[in-house]
Amino acid sequence: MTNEHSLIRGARPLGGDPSDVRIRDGVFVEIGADLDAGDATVVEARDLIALPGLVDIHTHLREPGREDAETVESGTRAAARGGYTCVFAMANTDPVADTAGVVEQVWRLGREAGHCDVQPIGAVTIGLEGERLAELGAMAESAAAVRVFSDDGKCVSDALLMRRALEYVKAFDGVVAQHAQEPRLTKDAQMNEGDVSGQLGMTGWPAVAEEAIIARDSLLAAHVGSRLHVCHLSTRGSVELVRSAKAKGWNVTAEVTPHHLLLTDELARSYDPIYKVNPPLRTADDVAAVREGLADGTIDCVGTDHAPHPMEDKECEWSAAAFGMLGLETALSVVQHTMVDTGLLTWEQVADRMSAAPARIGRVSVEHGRGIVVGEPANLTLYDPSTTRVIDPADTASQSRNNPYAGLELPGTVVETYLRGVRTHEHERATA
Ligand SMILES: NC(=O)N[C@@H](CC(=O)O)C(=O)O
Ligand SMILES: [Zn+2]
Ligand SMILES: [Zn+2]
Repeated sequence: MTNEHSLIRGARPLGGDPSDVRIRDGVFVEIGADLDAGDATVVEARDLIALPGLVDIHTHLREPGREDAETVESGTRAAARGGYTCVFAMANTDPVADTAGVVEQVWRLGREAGHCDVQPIGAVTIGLEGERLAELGAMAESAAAVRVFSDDGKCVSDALLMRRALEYVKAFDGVVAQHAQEPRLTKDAQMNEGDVSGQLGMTGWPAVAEEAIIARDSLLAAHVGSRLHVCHLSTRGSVELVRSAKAKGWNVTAEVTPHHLLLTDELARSYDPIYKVNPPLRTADDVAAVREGLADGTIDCVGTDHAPHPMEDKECEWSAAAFGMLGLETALSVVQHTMVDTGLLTWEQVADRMSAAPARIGRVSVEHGRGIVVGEPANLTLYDPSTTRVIDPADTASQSRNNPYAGLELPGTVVETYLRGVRTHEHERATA
């Protein structure tokens, strides 16, 4: 499997002229013009962009426990289709990934499936209950080598526990990824608090519920000299808080989801729970702010928050529906549409925000996020930005269909994905 020899012809490597890329034994071995094919499998890639394999810092794979919604196998196949070669799997499974045993199980399932690397995230507290710290050290020392810890889905709202977690992860250069949501300010909340929630009579979710936790945790991280990562940041005020934390030199990083780069709370007027998500879709002004934040580097990376849910948890009235939407197979298209086609990011910067930065934050930089560089593992995504497609929720590898972009026209196609030189996804190409 590893002694394969491929020659990618004429792709646009970032920041340079189109060239050929030779992959042998799972590694990039040569980059240059008109390379000799020899016994290589030749891949015609003219007009395609060669991106380093994408890394998702925030994926819900649902296994163990909710295999009806997603499995490690189906979720990682969706990831490969989206151009990803590594995903960080969130801990809110059943059982919760709060022990070395569970994180090793998820890690092993990822290896067995072989579609993309799975880097398990460990829970911060036992059972995500927010009361006692989980065995962070044991998860860090396990075969899964956990470096990211999160109670995502829930906020670590107890300030003392959050402080302890931040202190604890320093021992192994870990990071606490916080789902920033002050629970007392969001009790029964259904959507963003603002004009639209007022008109619809739905309980609102104020921006301050997110911002208060980000402010508190940035201060805590600075106080104990640790690393904080903010999950799915969604408001203008949150961007400003992270910007000022970075200006002070604090170790605070942040992600934004594709859906918060594109969709707004106006969609709640449809009462279609496909648009129900945590944190909620915000206003057009917030969308503008998170785009600016991702462009100027205040927001370090894109995290999909791919959150599969079975039909029955979405096809019901809004208040009863589950929070969350799919993201892996549409992320690159949404980023092209919102950030590249608008002139806010170059493709080099997309490679940073969707590969290098998340790999660095999650500390997997040896295998992932190092770019298309001779000597590095051949993790590669070939992307055609010139196509458009109307999004069809049935066209997916995911077990779920909760796709908020259904019927929307979006640009781009992930043509092929390679993990250590092995092709993990191939889009059917019209024969020229
Ligand atoms: N984003 C969501 O709306 N839902 C996530 C949990 C989370 O990311 O907070 C889920 O697990 O379904
Ligand atoms: Zn969350
Ligand atoms: Zn999540």
